[in-house]
Amino acid sequence: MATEVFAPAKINLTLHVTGQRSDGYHLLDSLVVFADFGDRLRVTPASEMSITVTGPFAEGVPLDQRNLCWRAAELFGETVSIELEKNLPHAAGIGGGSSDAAAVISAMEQIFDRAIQGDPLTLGADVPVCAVGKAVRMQGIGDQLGLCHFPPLCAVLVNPGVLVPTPLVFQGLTSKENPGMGALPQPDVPSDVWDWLVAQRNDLQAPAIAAQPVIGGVLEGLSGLAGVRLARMSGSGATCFGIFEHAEFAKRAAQHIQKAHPDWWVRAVQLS
Ligand SMILES: C[C@@](CO)(OP(=O)(O)O)[C@H](O)COP(=O)(O)OP(=O)(O)OC[C@H]1O[C@@H](n2ccc(N)nc2=O)[C@H](O)[C@@H]1O
Ligand SMILES: Nc1ncnc2c1ncn2[C@@H]1O[C@H](COP(=O)(O)OP(=O)(O)O)[C@@H](O)[C@H]1O
Repeated sequence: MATEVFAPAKINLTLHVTGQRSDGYHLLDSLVVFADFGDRLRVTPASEMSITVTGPFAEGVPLDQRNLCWRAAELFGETVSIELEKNLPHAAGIGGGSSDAAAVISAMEQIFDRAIQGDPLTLGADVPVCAVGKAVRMQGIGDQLGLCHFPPLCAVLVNPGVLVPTPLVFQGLTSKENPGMGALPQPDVPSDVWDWLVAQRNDLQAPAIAAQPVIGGVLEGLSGLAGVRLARMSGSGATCFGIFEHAEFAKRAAQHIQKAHPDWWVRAVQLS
């Protein structure tokens, strides 16, 4: 029997790089939330592994072991057929592949009625956080996770369609030992977190802009729109997000940006 699962876009509201391990991986302090928009998957037990990909961003998604979904199933240790509806741009800083892998693990845990034995971190640093699927503080290289109390936020996601390879962006950091987030706020409503969020950073933003200057243009564009409280890049880019005072501002901002840039990927979403 097929099991359907949702793989939401992952957004790093903050991304502080606080150090580097001897194996080259960077230590992070990041507040991660998830959008109400993402990929959709159907996972069915099968005698051999297979994957089919449909949807607006199907092109270029690997159809073999290079696909994180496939590797997640192998780590789980059973064969399945995976149907992936790819709605998220890839290599975009919103964890598409990682969220898909976490969704496959969740589906297989339901289907085979057991927990995964292998370590999802071996699939990628972002897979454990994507398995949480709600507001979480991520530290270490992505292996230390603590649930957070954070209000839902109205946002617009914008991807200008340029690729920024994650290792290249990390290599472009001028400082690898930066301050972490400190104590998180204890908010009740979105307005309680706006000032705190503005005071935080994404340390990968500057090297990503250096690699792809259009990211700076996206952030400038978002910053000038009515009702915006914050514009920042997610992950290693190139997707940026704007946080808006309410959903109507976000909806109008999304329409405005899409009209000005028909070839960009733009979505008004709720983050939680
Ligand atoms: C930067 C982040 C922030 O959430 O997001 P994305 O931009 O990928 O969405 C993640 O840490 C990315 O996680 P993920 O994409 O799973 O990373 P991996 O496949 O494990 O590693 C890809 C490459 O990124 C670099 N890397 C990744 C994570 C980390 N903590 N330090 C690193 O230096 C390494 O160069 C590594 O070879
Ligand atoms: N299920 C998947 N969906 C998208 N890309 C995938 C998937 N599995 C593997 N990949 C590969 O991983 C790369 C990074 O994709 P993704 O996880 O979306 O980016 P990011 O790590 O920036 O959030 C892609 O270029 C693609 O070749």
